[in-house]
Amino acid sequence: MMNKQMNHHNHHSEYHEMAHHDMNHAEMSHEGMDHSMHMGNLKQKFFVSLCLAIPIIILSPMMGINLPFQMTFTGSDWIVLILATILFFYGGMPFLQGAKMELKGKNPAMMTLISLGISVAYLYSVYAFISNQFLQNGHVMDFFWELATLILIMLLGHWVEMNAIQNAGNALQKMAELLPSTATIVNEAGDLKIVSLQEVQVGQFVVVKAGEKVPTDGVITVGKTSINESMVTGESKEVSKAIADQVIGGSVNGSGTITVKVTGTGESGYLSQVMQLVSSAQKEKSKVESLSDKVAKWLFYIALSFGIGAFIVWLLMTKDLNIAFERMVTVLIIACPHALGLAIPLVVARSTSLGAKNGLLIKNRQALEVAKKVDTILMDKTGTLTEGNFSVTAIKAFSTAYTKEDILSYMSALENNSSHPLATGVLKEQKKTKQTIPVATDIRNIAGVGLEGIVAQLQLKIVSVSYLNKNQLVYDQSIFHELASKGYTVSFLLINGEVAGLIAQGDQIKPQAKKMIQALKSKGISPVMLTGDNKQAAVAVATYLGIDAIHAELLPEEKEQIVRDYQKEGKTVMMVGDGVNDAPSLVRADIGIAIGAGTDVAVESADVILVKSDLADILHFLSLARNTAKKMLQNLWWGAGYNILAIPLAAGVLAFAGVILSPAVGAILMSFSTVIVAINAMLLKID
Ligand SMILES: Nc1ncnc2c1ncn2[C@@H]1O[C@H](COP(=O)(O)OP(=O)(O)OP(=O)(O)O)[C@@H](O)[C@H]1O
Ligand SMILES: [Cu+]
Ligand SMILES: [Mg+2]
Repeated sequence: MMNKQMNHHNHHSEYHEMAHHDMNHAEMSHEGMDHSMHMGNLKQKFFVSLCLAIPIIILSPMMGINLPFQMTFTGSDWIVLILATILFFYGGMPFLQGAKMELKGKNPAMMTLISLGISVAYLYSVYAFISNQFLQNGHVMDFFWELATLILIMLLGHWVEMNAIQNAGNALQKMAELLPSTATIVNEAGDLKIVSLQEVQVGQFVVVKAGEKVPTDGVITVGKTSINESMVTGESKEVSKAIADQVIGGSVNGSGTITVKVTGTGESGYLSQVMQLVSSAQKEKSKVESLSDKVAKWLFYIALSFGIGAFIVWLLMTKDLNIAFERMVTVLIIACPHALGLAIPLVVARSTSLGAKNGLLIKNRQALEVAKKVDTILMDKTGTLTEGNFSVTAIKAFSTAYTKEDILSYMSALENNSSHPLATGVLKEQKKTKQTIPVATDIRNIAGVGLEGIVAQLQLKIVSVSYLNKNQLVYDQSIFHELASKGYTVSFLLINGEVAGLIAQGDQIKPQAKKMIQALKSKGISPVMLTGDNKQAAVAVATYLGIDAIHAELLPEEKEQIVRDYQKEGKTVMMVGDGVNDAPSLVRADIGIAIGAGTDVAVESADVILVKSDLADILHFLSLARNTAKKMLQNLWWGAGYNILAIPLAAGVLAFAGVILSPAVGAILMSFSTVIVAINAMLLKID
């Protein structure tokens, strides 16, 4: 629903209001419903419904059994009818609307099942009321008690689940605080200064490098780029932007470096966090149908066919419309998802909070359900298996026209505009020389290759070795192989199209990496390395870690293609990455996992974020997911499985043997399973 609203209100002044609003309000989309669905304020709905439900529960018997605290008096039937009617329309509305959406999409699921339950309970009870009050044909049992508790428990379940998602979102915000929450401002003289977001003022100019998050709302004054505004507008495609175009704080800059004149500040930073939070919650439903919805759909069809079947058979057998009607209603009431409605939300709530405590931010809870099928883990090298903390090990100049110092200085001029780990290494080296960095213009990021720009009227390009090979550019092979075989990453500098020099950089393998690879292998998950780096450097790292499958010198789209290739082979793929070049494959993979310290683009694209950037947390995630899936399955059995027996019995399948499930026994089964489901969810652990 945020999606829709954001499209309507495209002025940042209105963002502010919404941002505050939505943190407190329960307007979250729920799985099983269209994004544009309003759940309304669930917390408020729950408490108002509680006040309506208590008198109903006291004044009307549960499926005909009188509980000790219950009572009736003349006219109490009328009170129950009035309260129940208000409750049905007020408390039941989110579910009825949800069902409408599901049926429109020809995909009945949880909302439809709940709506069927409450509608049948309500309509039949009204019929019972009329019959008991005005027609003299014996007492007809009503289901007002069931109606009230069903609505209450469903509201509670959805509120709990929504809270779980919001808490995960808060953790996302916290994590975003750990990430650089700064902006680079630039003055008239062209000096760059990094300041915290709060210090940025309207009218100032900020530089946004490729892959960075746009810090504020503003207008582009220099450069052109493509920008992904999906977290703000919900439109998940890149939009090209050039001078005079508006950018929105919180969107993610694509491949160009731009300068932006700030038009909105302060809360736009906060706002972007909220937007991400909401959008990630919304993204949830997109991938696979959740287990609970599948069960709900089945239960819906089964209940409906058994209900109608029972009606027809009993009508033919007894020729008594009343008996046939009562059988049908009993079936539909017994199938009601009292426990099912809590079974999954409680597990999700427990699981996401456990995850957050252990440094796992689960943005898409489908990841928990899919994890047990994972048999292939694709891992990026730089920044994921290695620290991405480069230091320069060699600088070479290939002709006498330029010195090593020139190579370093020219490269720094470009790297000053990049957020790639390799850029940081070059700039560290440049700093030692105490020389000022020349100014570069027209900078463009070439994903998976490097970047280009103009410095002192020279056309400069920093590229990888595969770029040289692809374009048949001549370079000193022996120097390259000597450096690469040591595991170094080598970046070449082209000046006006000629290979002028190179810089080699070394990185350290993360200490936890080797153990994690072993653990994954012992779980039967095959590790594969995907890297944009050169083959030799990749082999060096992979051999040390014990990874047999390597794909090197990949462009971002090739990484994504490899994910698809594995999927085509029938593999379930988990992808772990940190860079801009990993983003497409993170989205494509069955589960995308981003390193928390990685680029914003990667973090946005992932289903799970390792907040502490600790690789061991991949194993924790798998363990949490396995236990969560187990709990979900158990809870589905406790919450819905008993219907396998209860529904046929309620339909009267064993009537010939004198066995008819009385509604009272059905009610006891139902409450019992609700309690079990709740306790079971709380017992979830990571081991
Ligand atoms: N900013 C940059 N500075 C220098 N070289 C770069 C830069 N960006 C890319 N390159 C070159 O392009 C290659 C591929 O870069 P890419 O970002 O796709 O992968 P990577 O970060 O090296 O490795 P991985 O895919 O394992 O993270 C690098 O190895 C490097 O040679
Ligand atoms: Cu129920
Ligand atoms: Mg990387």
